[in-house]
Amino acid sequence: MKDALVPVLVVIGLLLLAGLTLFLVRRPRRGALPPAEEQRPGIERGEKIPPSVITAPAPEKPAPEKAPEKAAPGKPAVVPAPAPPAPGETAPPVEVAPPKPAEPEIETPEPTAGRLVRLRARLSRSQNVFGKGLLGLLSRDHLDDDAWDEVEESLISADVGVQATTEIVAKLRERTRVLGTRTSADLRALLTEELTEALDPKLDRSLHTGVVDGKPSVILVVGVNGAGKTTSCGKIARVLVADGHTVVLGAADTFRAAAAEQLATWASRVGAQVVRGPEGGDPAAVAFDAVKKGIDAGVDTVLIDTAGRLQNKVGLMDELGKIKRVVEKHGPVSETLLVLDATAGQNGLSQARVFTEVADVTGVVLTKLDGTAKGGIVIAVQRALGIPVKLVGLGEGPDDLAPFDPQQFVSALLGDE
Ligand SMILES: Nc1nc2c(ncn2[C@@H]2O[C@H](COP(=O)(O)OP(=O)(O)OP(=O)(O)O)[C@@H](O)[C@H]2O)c(=O)[nH]1
Repeated sequence: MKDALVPVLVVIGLLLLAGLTLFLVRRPRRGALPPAEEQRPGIERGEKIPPSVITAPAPEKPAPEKAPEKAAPGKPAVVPAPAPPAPGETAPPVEVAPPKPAEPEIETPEPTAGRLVRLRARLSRSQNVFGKGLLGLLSRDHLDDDAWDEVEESLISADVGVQATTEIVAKLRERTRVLGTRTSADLRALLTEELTEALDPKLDRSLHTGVVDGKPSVILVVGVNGAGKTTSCGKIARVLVADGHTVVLGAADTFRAAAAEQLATWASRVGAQVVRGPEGGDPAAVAFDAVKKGIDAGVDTVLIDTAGRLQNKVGLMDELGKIKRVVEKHGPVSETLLVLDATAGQNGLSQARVFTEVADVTGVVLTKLDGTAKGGIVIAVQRALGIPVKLVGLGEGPDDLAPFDPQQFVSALLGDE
């Protein structure tokens, strides 16, 4: 009996050995590369991708399925251990699910109120000219013609512009004469009033957002190359979300390869959707699709980034007109924001004038004010264009874009008391 069992045990042993060998051979190697080309559902291999592809869809809740335990970031997901094989069966290969790409965390942008106050230190370069420089000059015991010339020079070198400077100096001269005694508090108050007045505090600086006639408002963002349009679009989206709006972004800068990607990243951070097209595609088509997406998704604002263009390039300027016309098939453009680089100073002004002629600009976003000592450019821009500065860029951080407020700005320029 015992002897009869020996061959049976040997056979069972051999079978188990064969099963184990098979399992080891078939087990996938760690780090194996994925197939060379992944096919997108609904798109044949080699087929052209449709003109506009929606990315970063609004985070829809996935249907609750018996999901494997969530993996720690960067680690493979843990899958339940399979049931042990029945005797004689080959053990199935153990599969380890590849780590899921971490979903971008949706951020809560900082409230917009008080941003300019928070960022006032970023104006330190301009503070040297206005606060230390001008207040120092005005507090001299004797304000003769030479001293007033110096005041004038300071304002012009801070890009305030000749006409505005002449007016400001004339008023300061008159008021200091009438005032007689001049304490530093008096002078600060005088300068504050005159600079604030030069910034025309009564202008409407609100962004034209919200649903109009059942459709989202449309904001076009335009400007020359490198002024900070794409970055500002991302930051404006955060401003809008912080103020309780819902946004779709349109990546109509199909010229610069990285712009759409950049915009998609900004959008995903606040859970907004982006409509983008193929590189070199028709920007007007993307803008049209973005507004359509905005209507379908029921958001209240559609923000469209456009390619940087030089004011002397007729074709590019015509393209801007086309984008506007095509978008207006859905309804009027509510706002056209011109992005201007503050460090370009007076040069930027001549470029800006051409944009205002072509694009019916309703507001200015003045970027990179943190990088210049010429904070007076805000006064010059408004004077030259007759258009309010609505937002100012004061750094590269996501919430370093502040709604512009003349009183807060002047107080920041003059520095701490
Ligand atoms: N310091 C500072 N940098 C800024 C500010 N706004 C934008 N930038 C930087 O300016 C650079 C250009 O910004 P983009 O948004 O790419 O400019 P763009 O106008 O879209 O560029 P094009 O698509 O080439 O026309 C980036 O490095 C931004 O981080 C700002 O307010 N302060």
